[in-house]
Amino acid sequence: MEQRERDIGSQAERIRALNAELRIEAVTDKLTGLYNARFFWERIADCFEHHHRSGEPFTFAILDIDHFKRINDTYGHLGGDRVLARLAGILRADTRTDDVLARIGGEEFALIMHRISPEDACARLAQLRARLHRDPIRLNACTHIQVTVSIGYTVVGEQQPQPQFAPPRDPQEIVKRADDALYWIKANGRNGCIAWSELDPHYRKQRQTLLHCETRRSPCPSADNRHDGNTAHQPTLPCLGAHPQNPSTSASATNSADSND
Ligand SMILES: Nc1nc2c(ncn2[C@@H]2O[C@H](COP(=O)(O)OP(=O)(O)OP(=O)(O)O)[C@@H](O)[C@H]2O)c(=O)[nH]1
Repeated sequence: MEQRERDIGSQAERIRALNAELRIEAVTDKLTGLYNARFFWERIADCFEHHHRSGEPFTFAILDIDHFKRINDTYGHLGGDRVLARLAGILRADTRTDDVLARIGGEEFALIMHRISPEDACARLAQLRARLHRDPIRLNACTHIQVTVSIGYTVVGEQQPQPQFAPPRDPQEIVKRADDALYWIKANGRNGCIAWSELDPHYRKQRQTLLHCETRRSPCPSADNRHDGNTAHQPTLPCLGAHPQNPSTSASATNSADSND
């Protein structure tokens, strides 16, 4: 009888360990080892709920590698994969225990920062962008690539007197705000970092109309058709660590600079 109980106990233990392994696998991005998009959406929903209950602010950022297609075109898909993994390592080294870092798209990373003031979050993101710009990523023994990122972010719960800064209604709106900021940086030279609250209100309105039209056209717009190329009402670039540069110099390699497009 005792032996039977021990067997059942160790089987239950094995099942628990297996379940834990499966759970880790289900929330992990295989290429980078970071959390995946599925986990990210669970957590941003949790953060949104928590913020509603506690009033604690948090910062959400999207980081997107600039001209990543050129890296793939120049170094092949495997080279691109290596850059993604190395960049993930750099981002991970920079995260605190409270942070949630995930890969949410091909070359797109999400960072949720808790228990950090908006000013500190902003400074951290600006430093991160600057460090990536400064330090080339090692692809192999003789190739180092300068990779730049664009960062859009939003502070949830920041005190803002202006009516246009109404609190986000759901997690999707939080992500959309950071994405709007990212889109702005992408359209204004890349290699920069900007908060949604700093976008010109006219630009935000224009984006909303644009997205609304796109949603009606297609329920799932691709990254390409999100870009309308219309820069007529874009604001001037604010400070916040933004260092616009000629896009053609981004994502260039220190030992073989030119890309194919
Ligand atoms: N190596 C590799 N490439 C990927 C992966 N997922 C997506 N991509 C590639 O990432 C590239 C993204 O290209 P775009 O969306 O045009 O973006 P971009 O070239 O970074 O341009 P901007 O974002 O506008 O600066 C595409 O070529 C995809 O094929 C992946 O897991 N590995």
